[in-house]
Amino acid sequence: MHIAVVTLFPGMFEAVTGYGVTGRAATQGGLVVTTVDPRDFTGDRHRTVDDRPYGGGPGMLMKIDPLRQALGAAREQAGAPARVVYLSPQGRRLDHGRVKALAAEPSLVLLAGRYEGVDERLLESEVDEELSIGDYVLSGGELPAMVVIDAVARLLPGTLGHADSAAEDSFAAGLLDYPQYTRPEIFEGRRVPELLLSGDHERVRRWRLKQALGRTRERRPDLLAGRDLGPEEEQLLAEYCREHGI
Ligand SMILES: O=C(NCc1ccc(CNCc2ncc[nH]2)cc1)c1csc2nc[nH]c(=O)c12
Repeated sequence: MHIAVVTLFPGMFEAVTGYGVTGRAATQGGLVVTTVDPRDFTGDRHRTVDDRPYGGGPGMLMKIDPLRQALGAAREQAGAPARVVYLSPQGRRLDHGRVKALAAEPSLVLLAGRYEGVDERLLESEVDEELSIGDYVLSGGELPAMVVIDAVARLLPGTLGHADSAAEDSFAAGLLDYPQYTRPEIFEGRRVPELLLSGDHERVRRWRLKQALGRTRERRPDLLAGRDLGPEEEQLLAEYCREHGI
């Protein structure tokens, strides 16, 4: 997949293209991430990319024309047909469903805003959807764009070593992770649950499922609301709740 990002800070994207599984996906070709800087499409000596908002008020907006030209260049880089996503506090919340939908697109153009945002008319004419990564205020759309790139990259074939780990990933299954342990067996007087050392894989599977269900109930009951529990899951959750007094 080709993801072209329109951003005033192209250097920030080294964080996804240069490291970890996204970096490997970028070098192995499963994922191509390119950037387009609107400043390269300005016509004045100061390479101005911002302007004052009509109606007054604090802050500046991104100028339309450099963005429009940068979006055109990004579409060319990504290859048609590219879905254009504007990262914005006014967008729909990003969740696993949206990530899966974006990972199925042939290519993406991500518009990362700065300042107070973008002229509404440019959004109407160029943008397919707006996405937020949560209800907190950031300084721009670049980190949200990198969150999208990372989450999408993990779903692309060949990005993760054993592809099933993406499917097994707890959020994919709609549950929080169970507790995880590795050496040493005793850490500051705390032992690893015996059953994990037993080699009894069926018992380990059930324990992990029970922990995932119980912890989800305790910490993120909203995730359980949208999930039909099977008979085994109902029983394991009931056991967990009994044992934990919830
Ligand atoms: O571009 C982003 N943030 C920069 C930013 C933060 C606050 C404001 C609002 N400025 C006042 C105002 N109100 C009404 C009009 N203008 C504008 C831009 C961003 C992209 S996705 C995302 N997801 C979670 N959080 C985020 O901040 C983001």
